[in-house]
Amino acid sequence: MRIEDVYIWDINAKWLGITPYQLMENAGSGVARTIEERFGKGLKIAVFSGTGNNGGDGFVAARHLSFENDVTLFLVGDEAKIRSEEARHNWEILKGLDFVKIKVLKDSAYIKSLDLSAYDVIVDALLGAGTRGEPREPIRSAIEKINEYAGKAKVVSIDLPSGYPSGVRVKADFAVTFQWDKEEYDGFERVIVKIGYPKELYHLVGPGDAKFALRKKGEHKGQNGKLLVIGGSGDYYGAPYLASKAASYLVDLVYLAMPSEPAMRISDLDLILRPIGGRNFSPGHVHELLSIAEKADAVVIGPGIGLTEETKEFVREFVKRCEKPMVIDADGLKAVAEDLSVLNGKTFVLTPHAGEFGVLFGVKPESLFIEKAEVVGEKAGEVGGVILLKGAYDVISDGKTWKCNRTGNRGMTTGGTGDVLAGLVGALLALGNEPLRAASAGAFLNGLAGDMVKEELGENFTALEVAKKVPHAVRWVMEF
Ligand SMILES: NC(=O)C1=CN([C@@H]2O[C@H](COP(=O)(O)OP(=O)(O)OC[C@H]3O[C@@H](n4cnc5c(N)ncnc54)[C@H](O)[C@@H]3O)[C@@H](O)[C@H]2O)[C@@H](O)CC1
Ligand SMILES: [K+]
Repeated sequence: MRIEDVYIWDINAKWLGITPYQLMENAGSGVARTIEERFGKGLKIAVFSGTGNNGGDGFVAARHLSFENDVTLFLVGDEAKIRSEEARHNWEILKGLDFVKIKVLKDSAYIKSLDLSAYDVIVDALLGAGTRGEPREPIRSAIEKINEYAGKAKVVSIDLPSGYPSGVRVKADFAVTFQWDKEEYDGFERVIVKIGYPKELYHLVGPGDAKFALRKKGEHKGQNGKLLVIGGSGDYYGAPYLASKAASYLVDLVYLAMPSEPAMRISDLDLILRPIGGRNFSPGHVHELLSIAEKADAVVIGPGIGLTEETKEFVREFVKRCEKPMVIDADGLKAVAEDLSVLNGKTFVLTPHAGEFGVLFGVKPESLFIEKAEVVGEKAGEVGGVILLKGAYDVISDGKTWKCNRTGNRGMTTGGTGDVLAGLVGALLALGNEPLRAASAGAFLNGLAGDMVKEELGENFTALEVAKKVPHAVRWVMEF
């Protein structure tokens, strides 16, 4: 488990209706329970809280411990800085209790003069996952004060030893950390308590995935992704246009490469058109397209590209030689289905619906959800990339783990929503996301945009309307 997963699962838990209050209550009570199990009851306990949510866990732990122990809560910092609703709520409760003694410590000199020799247990809730840089005063003095008693009193840190990962940190007997051990944590002993995250979080795609995938990287033009979309043939230009349009809301630049005939139908100032000679792509175009791909961060290939032999050959040759992360969609899937070895060593997302999945792998995904997840995972492992199987529930796998996206509605069976999806996944790859994350977040945003259109128009809408809702879906996610 990485810290970024915790961030994502937290948001997804909120989406499932699990409140920060519940999590904090479970965290604090888990700490209290662990202390009583290890050290017994009837103890004299000092809890040192900071003003963030780590401190909030300390407030809850103090309340639980006060039932059968003698507890003093030291708030290190200014009461006015307790900002989160849940930490403030628990602070107000503590202030109303007679059996918890409260001391507010703002002055470093005073902290240095404290005598803690009467305490059996010191709980360290000064700083947790929100720590930025070396501890500053007055927290720093509190850490040094606690360390004077290391080895004399039992020192239990909440989530991590305050100050970690800097060298100025609490010397804890152990830390009580929550639900999962985090890969980044190292060099201190950990006891893990569950705080009520449901198992669904392993598989559910939610706003957390999208929010994480959409975080901005740079303020300068071109730093937030450049995508190349390759598609279109004959008179067919709608599909690559939809993919490009949807992507243009997420990345700084979209190059749309299309045979010149269909390209003439498009006049959209948000896209950079790259017309290619002829009515459809053929192997002679590979070199030219690879050099455009050089300028992009990711590529979408396939929407509306057609199924003539020379085009299929073009797709395979391009995929084989392209070093950028790719989304392979629609007719592009049928082209690579004839020789899956072109995918070897590539970074890619395949976005088949059930029929295309059958063409690719010679098997129809089972209708039972869990079997579907299994077969998608198996095939993703075989091809060495990510597969996003579109359906009422989208199933996404990289061969190691699988995810399920539930946004979207029946109205999205209308033609072109798959192209919008391919564009979004491509854009999220161009933003630097891992393929599994890009595919998950893209599926979520596409479905959410579709749900927003349905809210307005009912179930009869078009894919262009879904594409144009993308910025609204993004705003909803970022504000969630
Ligand atoms: N789902 C979650 O996110 C949960 C979080 N929980 C707790 O919440 C903690 C994270 O809470 P927060 O994000 O509020 O962060 P913290 O409580 O770790 O710290 C944030 C506060 O510390 C200050 N600060 C940051 N770096 C500092 C430094 N170097 N010196 C002095 N002050 C500094 C900040 O200004 C801020 O006021 C976790 O460690 C965990 O204990 C638990 O309640 C369980 C659930
Ligand atoms: K801590």
